[in-house]
Amino acid sequence: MTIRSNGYQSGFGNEFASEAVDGALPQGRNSPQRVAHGLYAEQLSGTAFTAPRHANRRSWLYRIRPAAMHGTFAAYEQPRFHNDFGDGPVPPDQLRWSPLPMPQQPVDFVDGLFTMAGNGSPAGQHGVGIHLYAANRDMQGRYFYDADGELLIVPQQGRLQIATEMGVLEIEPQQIAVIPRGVRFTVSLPDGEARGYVCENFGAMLQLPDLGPIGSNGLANSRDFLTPNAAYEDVDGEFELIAKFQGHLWRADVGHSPLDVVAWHGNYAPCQYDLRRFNAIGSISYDHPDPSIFLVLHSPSDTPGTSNLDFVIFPPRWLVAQDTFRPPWFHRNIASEFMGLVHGAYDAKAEGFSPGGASLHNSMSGHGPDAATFEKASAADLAKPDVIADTMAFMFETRAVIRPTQQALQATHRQRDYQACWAGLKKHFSAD
Ligand SMILES: O=C(O)Cc1cc(O)ccc1O
Ligand SMILES: [Fe+2]
Repeated sequence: MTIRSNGYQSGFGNEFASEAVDGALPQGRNSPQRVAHGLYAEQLSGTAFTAPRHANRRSWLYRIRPAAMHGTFAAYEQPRFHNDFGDGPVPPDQLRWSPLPMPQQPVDFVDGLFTMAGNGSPAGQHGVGIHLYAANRDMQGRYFYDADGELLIVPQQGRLQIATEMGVLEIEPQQIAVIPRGVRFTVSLPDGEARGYVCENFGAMLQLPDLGPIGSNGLANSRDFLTPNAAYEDVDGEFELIAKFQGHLWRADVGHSPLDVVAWHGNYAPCQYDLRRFNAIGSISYDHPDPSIFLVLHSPSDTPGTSNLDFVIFPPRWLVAQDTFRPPWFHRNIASEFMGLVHGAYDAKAEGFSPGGASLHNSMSGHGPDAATFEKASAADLAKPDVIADTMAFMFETRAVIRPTQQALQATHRQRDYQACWAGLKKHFSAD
């Protein structure tokens, strides 16, 4: 890859402006009769033109060739990556998986995607696709965009170099990237192998939550989100453009690198965030609060307060609550919860939930601490704080039921004995 990072601009969803060549960015207008340096002007909109100003997202790109220049699309076979969540019965079982095995053959990021579950659809513009990836090869001479959804990428193993039209993101486990719908990119693996999670958001773009009584700071702070400065490559050759459109993959020839944006401005752009920057807020008196206090980003639905997608993390923190069962309680929720583990151990599960693994607890399916965690926390000395260190779990939580795919249900990495983790919970009741 010839394209190098030119550093970052800070802030979430700001009006950014960046040029990799002096004078490339038009001043005072978006579409001059002739753009400096012989560039083409192109608008990329991520919300309706008429969306209210606070929600309106678009950018102007100044590029060597317009995005329209490529060959005809033909179907591209990658049967493990799709949005076929089925319409048949969904088992209400609690489900859990071990990490997706690394491929035995050379596989790049796009070919390494494996769809686990999802809801809604790209056509309906609501819901999510939940995917894992395991890859051991750079994307070579190929570029990808997803017209169906915004991509929230959560690496678990190995760094990712994501060269996008608008500049380069470099992320490692415990960091995330958000790539807007339609933005073209290619992924390289500086460590040779990589594994992680991708949430494809078909609904409204991810945004920072309001803070309410928390005040003007806390949780994920806007300034910690980094958007790349413009960086481009000017190369001709026989390249491939892979598109995800309406649940399927397509490929077209393209005679030049689509990463040819020399300057851009606007508020529709990729970003990255380090989850270790999250300012966790919790109980300093009693009781374990709802996990909404750990909300990093959310995609709102049409119902106020009820998200299409909540991206929640469980970062290192102190637990000090008194007369309290400190780990997550037993519960059944209206929302559905897909969890992953990036690093360390999760405080509700003593065993079996390993980094790279996943669990799915659908609407109203009972779950909570496993038997070992329950016994330990019930007997814990609350005069001392517990420190939860070296951990990073996360949850993709959705208002709609998350439908596991057939390949996820049938996968060899599925833990078919998951429910046994609660079998050892003893009956302690006595009416005396
Ligand atoms: O199920 C889980 O482990 C996630 C979760 C954590 C928590 O602290 C409270 C509720 C909840 O769903
Ligand atoms: Fe839960």
